[in-house]
Amino acid sequence: MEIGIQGVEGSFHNEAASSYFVDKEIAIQPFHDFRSLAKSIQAKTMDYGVMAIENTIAGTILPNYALINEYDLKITGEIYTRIEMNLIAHKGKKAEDLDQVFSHPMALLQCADFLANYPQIKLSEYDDTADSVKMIRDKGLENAGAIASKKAAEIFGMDILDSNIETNKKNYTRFLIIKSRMNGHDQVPQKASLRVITKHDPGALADVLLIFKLNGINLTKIQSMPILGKPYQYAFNIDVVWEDYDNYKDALHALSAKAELVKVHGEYKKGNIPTV
Ligand SMILES: O=C(O)C(=O)C[C@]1(C(=O)O)C=C[C@@H](O)C=C1
Repeated sequence: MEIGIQGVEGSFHNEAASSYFVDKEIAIQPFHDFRSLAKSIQAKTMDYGVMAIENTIAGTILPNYALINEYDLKITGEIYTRIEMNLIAHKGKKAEDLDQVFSHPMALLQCADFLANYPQIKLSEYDDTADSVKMIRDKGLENAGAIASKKAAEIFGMDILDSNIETNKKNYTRFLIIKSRMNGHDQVPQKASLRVITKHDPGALADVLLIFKLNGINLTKIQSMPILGKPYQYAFNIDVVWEDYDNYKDALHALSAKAELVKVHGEYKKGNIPTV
């Protein structure tokens, strides 16, 4: 199976893809950015894609919600991984020697507190964490550093100057497994990702939430997103979990009658949230 990811070997997407498809034979295809990954999934060039959607320090990757909607991607699963960040540079360097640090924007955000100790360092966004390590190595940027995984430092033969530099140790990223169409269910799904547009009436969102409450459905996330071409109007991306799939089906039925739009992006097996 071909799995598209954003990033090269040593990136966190690579790790998430390898862990999720651990018992499958896979070939991982790197993409430079999330849009080209989304396009390729829609065009069915890849069997699956893996796409980060939120991090417990840096927050939600809002543009990825927009891409899921724009390319009408289906969500077939999720995986949560612990993210450990390291400051990486050429051998013999210390953090005090660096004048620039490259990494993925989400990684820079996760290390903001650490980086604030080095005001002389210019922060520069790069495609992905591991590729930023490769880039400073290949270009011989002696006074530059990169933020990435331990594995990325090993792969590209660079030094780790400081490890676990994320602002909080409970640093997890949730990745979605995406596809161009829904898979048939080989087991009863436990979670769904929906896009809901309510009527523009007083209490319309409360009515939607009441449907979930009355059917014993638990929300794990609600994210408002602007509707393109309708300034100051919003769609809600809602993730829900349940004990009984029939309750979810009933809620979905009631929701379709109440809301202006209900789109199911995916019904899938809930990922395990790591505790360390
Ligand atoms: O650059 C990487 O290594 C990635 O896999 C990207 C990414 C992200 O998109 O959030 C993945 C996990 C971490 O939160 C940091 C960066």
